[in-house]
This record gives sequence, C-alpha cells and structure tokens, in this order.
Amino acid sequence: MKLYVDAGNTRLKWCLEEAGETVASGAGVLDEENPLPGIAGFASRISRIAVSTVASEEKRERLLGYLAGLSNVPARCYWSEPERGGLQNAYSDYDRMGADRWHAMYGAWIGHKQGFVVVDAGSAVTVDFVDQYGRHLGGYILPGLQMMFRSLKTDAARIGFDPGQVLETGPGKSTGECVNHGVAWLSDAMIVRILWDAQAFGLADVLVTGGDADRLIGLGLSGIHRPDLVLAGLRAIADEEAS
Ligand SMILES: Nc1ncnc2c1ncn2[C@@H]1O[C@H](COP(=O)(O)OP(=O)(O)O)[C@@H](O)[C@H]1O
Ligand SMILES: CC(C)(COP(=O)(O)O)[C@@H](O)C(=O)NCCC(=O)O
Ligand SMILES: [K+]
Repeated sequence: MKLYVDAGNTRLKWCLEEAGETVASGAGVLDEENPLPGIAGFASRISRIAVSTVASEEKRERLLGYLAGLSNVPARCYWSEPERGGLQNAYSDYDRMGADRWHAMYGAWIGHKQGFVVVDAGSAVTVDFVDQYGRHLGGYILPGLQMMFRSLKTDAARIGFDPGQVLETGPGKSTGECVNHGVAWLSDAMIVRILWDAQAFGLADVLVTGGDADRLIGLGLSGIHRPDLVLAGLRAIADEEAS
C-alpha cells in the first residue's frame, strides 16, 4: 500500500492506494499527536510514503518523526520542479513555489491538456494558469477565507462579528453583514476575474480544490471540483520516480 500525504497550513490530507485504487483516506491536523487519524490499522502494509508539504520545517520534521514511528518505510518529500512531462514552471526560482501548487498543477495536467486554471482555496487561495502547451503562465496568491476573517478580527478594534459561510453578496446593514457579505463579494469579484482570465488566455477548464472549494463553487465558480488534486499529482510523480 502506498501512502500519500498533503500537509497544508491548516489540515493534513492523506490517502492510501493499492493497485491504483484508493483504499482509505482521511484528514487531520499537523499539530495534533496523531496527524493521520485512521491510519494505524494499515501501518504494517505500507510500502511507500510520499509527502507534499508547505508547512514550516519544524512541522515537517515533526511529521517525518510521526511517520518514522508509524512505518519502517522512509517517507520522501516531493518539491516543486522546473519541468515535468511537458508541464513547465513559470518560476525561475522554481523551488520557491509551494509544493502543493506544483503537485496540483501536475495532477491537472495529466487529464486536462487543453489548458486549465487551478484554484486552490486553502489557508491561502492560489490561482495558477497553464496553457495547452503545458506552459505555466504564472499565478496569484491571495488570503484565504479564515485568514481574512482573522485579520479583520485582530487588526481592527471595533469590527465585532461571527464569521459565517455566507454566500450573500448584497450590501450589508450591520457589522456582521458587512464583513460576511463583504468577503463573499470579494470572492465573487475574484471568481468573475478568474473566469474572464481563463477565457482571455484560452484555457478550457477550471479545476477547484482546497477546503473552501465548495464555497467558491456556491458563489458561481463553474469548474470541476477535484478535492484530491494535490494528492493526484503527488501520486503520479512518485509513480514516475519509482518506474
Ligand atoms: N474540517 C475543516 N477544518 C478546517 N478547515 C476547514 C474544514 N473544512 C473546510 N475548511 C475550510 O478549509 C480551509 C482550509 O483548506 P485546506 O485546503 O485544508 O487548507 P490547507 O491546504 O492550507 O491546509 C479553511 O480556511 C476552512 O475555511
Ligand atoms: C501559497 C501557499 C501558502 C498555499 O498553501 P495553503 O494555503 O494551501 O496551505 C503555499 O503554496 C506556499 O507556501 N507557497 C510558497 C510561496 C509560493 O508558492 O510562491
Ligand atoms: K493546499
């Protein structure tokens, strides 16, 4: 069985694969004692461990320590690359790109050769454009939903509100509405712009991943929901490296 781990800034996602099929999957939190709840029963059958992470070095080392205690198989971390299988990274400092972005793009590239946008709505939101020739045209990094709520709460003394999963974008008539509608309104504007840019660059597909993907889709981001996109790219790369 092969274990794939996507450790983001908020949550860790994992899946176990055998003969090309996902046999188990789950999510956890890196800071917790067991960051992969549900994995223990499978530990003795693990034959490969591949990790994609954007967490701090300290957290990554703690994760590797946990994995070393779980299985004798050494865990290997996979990072951003300049090129793979015709997909070309736009960064000249390619190793500065978050591994999750590269793995998500590669996961998309495998099945979407007509050009695509990857929108990863995680702790931060990332948007990456790839054309039909596999050229990464570049991307954007924006604050994520919880990050925006947190900064409004902590950096302004008189903005009191309960953050909500609000899809209402009309002008607010209370602090809570102004914040919740405001954040939805901002996301709505981003969505319009993503769809506009996808068309302007001639990209056929929009792939949406990350914990807040449903929210963006609910706000009108018409795209393909691929919750597993980072893991799919990581899996393909680890397979290629092993063959
Ligand atoms: N069970 C959950 N725990 C934490 N955040 C969640 C959960 N479900 C959805 N979310 C949303 O997902 C976002 C984090 O997405 P995720 O893709 O897991 O992030 P990352 O890859 O940065 O760890 C949070 O901002 C939050 O709004
Ligand atoms: C932009 C990110 C924080 C997104 O990670 P996430 O919010 O999904 O945990 C991550 O991809 C990252 O740390 N990137 C490094 C900078 C870069 O990609 O240019
Ligand atoms: K992510």
